[in-house]
Amino acid sequence: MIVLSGAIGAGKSSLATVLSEHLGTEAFYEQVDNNPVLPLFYKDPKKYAFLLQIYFLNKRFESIKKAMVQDNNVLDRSIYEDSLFFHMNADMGRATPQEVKVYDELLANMMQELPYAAAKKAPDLLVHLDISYDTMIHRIEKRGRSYEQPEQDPTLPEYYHNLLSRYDGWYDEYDYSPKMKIDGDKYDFVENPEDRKKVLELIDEQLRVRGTLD
Ligand SMILES: Nc1ncnc2c1ncn2[C@@H]1O[C@H](COP(=O)(O)OP(=O)(O)O)[C@@H](O)[C@H]1O
Ligand SMILES: Nc1nc2c(ncn2[C@H]2C[C@H](O)[C@@H](COP(=O)(O)O)O2)c(=O)[nH]1
Repeated sequence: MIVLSGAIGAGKSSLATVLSEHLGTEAFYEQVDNNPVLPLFYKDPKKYAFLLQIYFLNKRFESIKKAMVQDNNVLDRSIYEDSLFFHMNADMGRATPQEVKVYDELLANMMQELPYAAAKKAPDLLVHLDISYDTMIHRIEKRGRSYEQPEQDPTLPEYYHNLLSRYDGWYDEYDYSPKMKIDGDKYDFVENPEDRKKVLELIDEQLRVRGTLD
C-alpha cells in the first residue's frame, strides 16, 4: 500500500487518482463531502474536535484494512496525520487532556491490530506532497469547499499556517515506512502532462527500489 500525505489542498486526492490509474490499482479516499461531522467541526471546533477525530479514525482504519490487501493500492491520507491534526487542535484548547489520552490509546490499540486485520504493520511507501502556504490557499480556493474558505472564518489563515509548520517536523520524524517528498508547488500533475509524467517517474523509481514494481 502506498500512502499519500500533505496539508489540506496539497493534491493528495488528485494524486491518488493519477497514481492508482497509472499502477492499475485501487485508490481509497478520505470521507469529506459525505462526512457529516466536518462542517460541524469548522462551525464549532471546540464542540466537535473529538467526535470528528473518532469519525476519521474509524473511517481511516476501515480504508487501511481494504487498501492493504494489494501492494500498490493508494490511500489518500495517512492515519498518522490525523494524530497531527488532533494534537494541534488540542494544543489550541479544542480538546481536553482526557480526550487526547483516550484518542492516543485507542489509536495505539487499533494500530496493534493491523498485522492481524491487514497482514501488514505499515505502508510500503509514504509519498509526501510538500506545499507552501500560498499554494495551499490557492488550492483551497480552487476546490471551493465553503467551510474551508478563509473569508468564512478569519481564524483559518492562522490554523493553516500552524498546520503547515507542524507538517515539516512531522515528515522529518516519520519513520513507519520508507518515504519520499514531492514538490507540490513545482509540479502541476493535475493539468500538466509533462509534470504528471515526471512525478509518476519519481514514484516508480522508489517503488522499484522497494521491490513492489517491476
Ligand atoms: N499539483 C497540483 N497542481 C495544480 N492543481 C492541483 C495540484 N494538486 C491539486 N490541485 C488542485 O487543488 C485542489 C485540491 O486538490 P486535492 O487533490 O483535493 O487536495 P487534497 O486531497 O490534498 O486536499 C483541486 O482543485 C485540485 O484540482
Ligand atoms: N480536525 C481534523 N480535520 C481533519 C482531519 N483529517 C482531515 N481533516 C480535515 C481537513 C480538511 O478540511 C478535510 C479534508 O482534508 P484534505 O486534506 O483531504 O482536503 O478534513 C483530522 O484528523 N482532524
